[in-house]
Amino acid sequence: MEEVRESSAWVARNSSHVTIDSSGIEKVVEKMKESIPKVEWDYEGIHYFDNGPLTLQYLFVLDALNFCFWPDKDLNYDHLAKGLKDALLDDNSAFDADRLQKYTGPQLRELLKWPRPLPLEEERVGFELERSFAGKASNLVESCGKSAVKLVALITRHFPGFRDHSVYKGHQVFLYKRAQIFAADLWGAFKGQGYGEFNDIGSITMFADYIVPAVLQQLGVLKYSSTLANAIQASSEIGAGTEEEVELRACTIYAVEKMRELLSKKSGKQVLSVELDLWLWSVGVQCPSLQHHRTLSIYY
Ligand SMILES: Nc1nc2c(c(CN[C@H]3C=C[C@H](O)[C@@H]3O)cn2[C@@H]2O[C@H](COP(=O)(O)O)[C@@H](O)[C@H]2O)c(=O)[nH]1
Repeated sequence: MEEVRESSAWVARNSSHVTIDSSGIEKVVEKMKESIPKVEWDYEGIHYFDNGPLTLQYLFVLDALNFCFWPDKDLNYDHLAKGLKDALLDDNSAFDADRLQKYTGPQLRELLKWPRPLPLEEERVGFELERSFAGKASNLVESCGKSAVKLVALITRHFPGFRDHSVYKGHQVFLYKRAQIFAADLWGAFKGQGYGEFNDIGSITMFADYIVPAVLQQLGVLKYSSTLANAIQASSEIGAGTEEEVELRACTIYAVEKMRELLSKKSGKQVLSVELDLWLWSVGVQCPSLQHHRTLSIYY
């Protein structure tokens, strides 16, 4: 994921609204270095898992839909993960490719047993797995030869909804949140074995969502300009692709990379960005008062 690392670093160097406080990073790392908090994948017990290819189909559908829950204050990621799991337990052909192509927004809502329209509902239907992968997420994964980098490249090439990128001060910035989280979900679900074995899992960066930036700000790692801090505090919407939005996400990626480097150095152990991400995210979702930025986006 060199393009994600490099383009995020460029944003961090040229940033106008968000800064990374290296003393904040030092402090967090100092506290963590003795015992790096290990968060189990599926610690909430909300995901479908059967050790086979249907799990891949489930995770692919999950991460195709893993974005923008906040406009409905009662909706969150757990509803999606658990709703899709229950749908599959009810009917194990619910995610066959021919059916995936035909779901309408209201049908998806019904599948998840959600009583209201989902945010950006029509953006959540009609992706195509059939054409290139005979309808199976397992074919997609098997063709990557245990490389997470290849998997992300393949997904972003074939599925426009996963092409999470922006133009920032004239530069292309690649963030690839959902494509990377799919690789990480496989790795986590299969515990690094079988379908979850990747020789390059260390290449994956954190997944730039709207929870982790808010956690890093609380920890004193990210600092916002007063205008940006006020906008977040007031729950004002921050436009997709604006400087502020790209900086929030890219500086989060860069800051987690810096944390990982320092932590690996101080603890003498190889730390992965995905492990740091899962820990930071789990801290964030357990903090109901967390004020996060609000951007309507299909990417995260
Ligand atoms: N950086 C990062 N962002 C993540 C996740 C996950 C779920 N990962 C699962 C995988 C294994 C574990 O067992 C987790 O359950 C969701 N999100 C993002 O959070 C936001 C939703 O927030 P809220 O509305 O409060 O639920 C939304 O942007 C969503 O895309 C993660 O791991 N890392």
